[in-house]
This record gives sequence, C-alpha cells and structure tokens, in this order.
Amino acid sequence: MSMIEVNHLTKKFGDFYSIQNVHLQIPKGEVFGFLGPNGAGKSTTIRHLMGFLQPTEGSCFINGLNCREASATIQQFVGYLPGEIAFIDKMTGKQFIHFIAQLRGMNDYTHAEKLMHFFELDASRLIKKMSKGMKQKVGLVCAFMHHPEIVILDEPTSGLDPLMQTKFIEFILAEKDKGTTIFMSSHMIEEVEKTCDRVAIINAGKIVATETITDLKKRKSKKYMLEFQDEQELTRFLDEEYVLERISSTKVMITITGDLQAFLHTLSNYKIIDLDVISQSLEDIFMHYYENGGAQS
Ligand SMILES: Nc1ncnc2c1ncn2[C@@H]1O[C@H](COP(=O)(O)OP(=O)(O)OP(=O)(O)O)[C@@H](O)[C@H]1O
Repeated sequence: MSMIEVNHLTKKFGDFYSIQNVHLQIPKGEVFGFLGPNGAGKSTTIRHLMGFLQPTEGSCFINGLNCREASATIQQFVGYLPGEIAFIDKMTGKQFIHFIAQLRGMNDYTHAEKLMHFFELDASRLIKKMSKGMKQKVGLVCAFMHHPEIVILDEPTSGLDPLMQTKFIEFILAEKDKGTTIFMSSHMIEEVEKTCDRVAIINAGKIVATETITDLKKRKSKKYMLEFQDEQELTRFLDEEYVLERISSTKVMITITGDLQAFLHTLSNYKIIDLDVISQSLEDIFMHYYENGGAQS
C-alpha cells in the first residue's frame, strides 16, 4: 500500500486550474521530491494532502485515510512544514514548539531539544524578532519532534543559509535511513537530487514527469566552463568531439550528458587552469521534457 496517494487531483479556483489531474503514489520509506517553478501547483497539492482544501475532482490518501475526511487525524500524526508558517508572534520559539507539542498530546520534549540543538536554533527569542531562517527552523522542529513516520515539507530549505541547507540534507538522509516516508516540494534540483529517491516535476498545474533520481541524473546534462592555459591548448582541444561554445580565446563552455568518466579522462590530456560547473537550471530540465512533448515517463 502507498503511504501517500494522490488520485487524479484537480483544483479549480474560479475558472483557473491550479492543479490538474495530479497523480502520485509514494510507498513507505521513500523520499519523494516535488519540483516545480513558482506557481506550479506544489503548495496546492500539499494543502490537499493536509486536508485544508476540498478537491474539485479526485482525492488523496495518507496511510489509507482520506485526507479531506480524516484531516484532523492526519494533522495529528503527520509531520508537516507549511510553505508559509502562521506563527503566534507573541510567543517565543520554545513556547510555540511546546504549544504544538501539547496539541499533539506530547509531554516529552527530549527530541525537540535535540532538534533545536542540531539545527542550532536559539528558540528563546520572540518569534516576531526572528529571521526567516530561524522561523523555518522552528517549523522544522515542529515537523519532526514527534518522530513522525510520514513527513510533508513545503519548500523546507527556503530561508536557510547554505550551511544549514547542507545540514538539512544530512538530516533528511538520516531520516531516510530510519525508514521515514518524506514528501518534499522544492524548486531547487540540487537538494532534491541529494536526498530523494524519486521526483515528480510539476509545471502549470500538471505533472510533466515522474522519474527516479538515477534516471534524472542520467538524462541531465551539465555544463562546464573550461579555461585552458593558452590558446594553443584550446585549439588542440577543438579536435575532440564535444558540443561546445567558445567564450574567449582560452575559454569554452561544454555540455556533457551522461558519462563523465570519458570526459574527465580527456581533460587529463590538457593544461587546464580553471574548471567551473554550471548547474543546469530547473527551466533547462523542463525544456528537455517539452522537447519530448512533455510526455510522462
Ligand atoms: N486560494 C487561491 N485562490 C486563487 N488562486 C490560487 C489560490 N491558491 C493558489 N492559487 C493559484 O494556483 C497556482 C499554484 O499555486 P501554488 O501556491 O500551489 O504554487 P507553488 O508551486 O507552491 O508555487 P511557489 O513555489 O511559488 O510556492 C498559482 O497560480 C496560484 O496563484
């Protein structure tokens, strides 16, 4: 049985389709990424999972429970991090964390304390005086403090600095080892690549692809900026059969899809003074799907 199941979910706001025919099945223990640009429909899908929205068509289930009908029960056991957290500003971080814990009937804060320590959160401050990143950490502590088996995170790293983003990835990988089922939305391919088993890509309310990270990586091309020691070295390199764009007399941009090994081997024969990896943007990856007719794989 899937832990999370979204069946042909459609939501219309007036005449506008926020999401259309979204279909997802996430088995126990899977870390699933939900990628898409701003306004693609990620939060709308997630809000249905938490039972906050009534579908126009379709349905969703968590652990076999209908998300709309069993909303209260689901909110009790699922770990949830909303995209925009509505905090009670007058509380300190700690008071808020205890408040949420009590709503869940918890009275042991040991794990919450551990999480605060891990995320380096000083929760004694008033929430209204906290930065966006600190508030995000409060949200993460609330999402994980009751050892949930299923976790739903709406853009979990938004507002976190790069060091914390790395810590977050480490944290998710540890949760994955424990067997936690995680569904997380993001618009950053890198964090999804590092943590998830599978990913669905949503654009303009429709799923354009669902695939394993292994397959995504195989298909993904990467660009490298190479700077050669001098023009002669670059000229020599032009004989190699690579798709490249000449940037200057000593610099080229190369696109590599798939096998890196052969590329690295070739590079070892040249005098290179600098190499930069240019990450492929989400849009570039979408282009790939559009070029293939946006077919679902
Ligand atoms: N309550 C609402 N009323 C009208 N339109 C809405 C409502 N909620 C969402 N939408 C629209 O539905 C579309 C999808 O929004 P959603 O918030 O799900 O996107 P998202 O993928 O989470 O984007 P982001 O990355 O910016 O958070 C957007 O065009 C948004 O304006």
